[in-house]
Amino acid sequence: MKQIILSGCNGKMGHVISNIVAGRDDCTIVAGIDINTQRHFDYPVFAKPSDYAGGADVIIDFSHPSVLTPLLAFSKERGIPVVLATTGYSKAQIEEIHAAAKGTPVFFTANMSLGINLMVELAKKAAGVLGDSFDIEIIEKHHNQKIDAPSGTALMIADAVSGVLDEKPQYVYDRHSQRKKRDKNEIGIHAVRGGTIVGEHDIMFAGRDEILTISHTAMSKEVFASGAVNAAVFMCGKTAGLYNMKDMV
Ligand SMILES: NC(=O)C1=CN([C@@H]2O[C@H](COP(=O)(O)OP(=O)(O)OC[C@H]3O[C@@H](n4cnc5c(N)ncnc54)[C@H](O)[C@@H]3O)[C@@H](O)[C@H]2O)C=CC1
Ligand SMILES: O=C(O)C1=N[C@H](C(=O)O)C[C@H](O)C1
Repeated sequence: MKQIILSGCNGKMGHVISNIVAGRDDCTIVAGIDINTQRHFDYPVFAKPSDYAGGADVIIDFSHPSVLTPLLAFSKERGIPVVLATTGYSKAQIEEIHAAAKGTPVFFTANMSLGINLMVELAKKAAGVLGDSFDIEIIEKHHNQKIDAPSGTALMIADAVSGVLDEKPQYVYDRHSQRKKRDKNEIGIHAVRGGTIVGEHDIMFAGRDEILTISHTAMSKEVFASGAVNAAVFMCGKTAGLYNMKDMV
């Protein structure tokens, strides 16, 4: 039975994960971490990682970028692998994650669904074929409670596509702030927020008289939660390094 520490346990994803783990027989949550220390499940909740003195096999984090530094320090000090699912990290924080992974096992992805990870591969393939002559735009839609924009997934898709283009593209987020025609060497990234939309991502390749769109729709938060729990079980006992969905599937 793998023992999990759940960071962000009192958030939306924290609750979905707690319910999923309760129904599994290969893992259990031994502690939660959240600035809101209310107890909703049968594990204790601590305000910060260092307040928990017990052991565990793995940490899952769906919280806030401000938790990153203490969480990575806790993971390294206690020798516990960490699954980072939080989004909205700064460039410096992404570098911090890469540096930390040299000393502790870190699983990091902006999207825990299998479909999105296949979408990234399909988008890379499409960009390799169409990237020189088609315009690339990414549109993401999420619920009205989401803090960060654009989504971590939109940025992950953009970064993957950039890697296969001959020229490094410029990301354009605020098209309304400029009065000029679109440059060839751009990826437009657009965020929509409303209601309870779980998560939708489209990448559009617009050419002369034809458009190819690759779309993914998440229908429930369980998709991400199951992926994160599977990643956590996968990470138990791993050596230091940076892992992602490709390593797991
Ligand atoms: N990688 C993936 O597949 C997915 C990633 N996410 C990301 O996970 C994160 C959480 O999402 P939700 O659960 O929807 O958000 P939420 O706002 O419902 O939950 C966040 C939780 O973190 C806690 N928290 C905030 N600051 C904290 C701090 N300094 N110390 C300790 N706890 C703190 C809050 O009290 C809250 O309970 C977001 O960054 C979101 O984008 C969400 C879904 C899927
Ligand atoms: O905040 C969310 O809900 C989600 N966030 C992730 C992101 O920013 O990409 C993944 C998913 O789409 C849900």
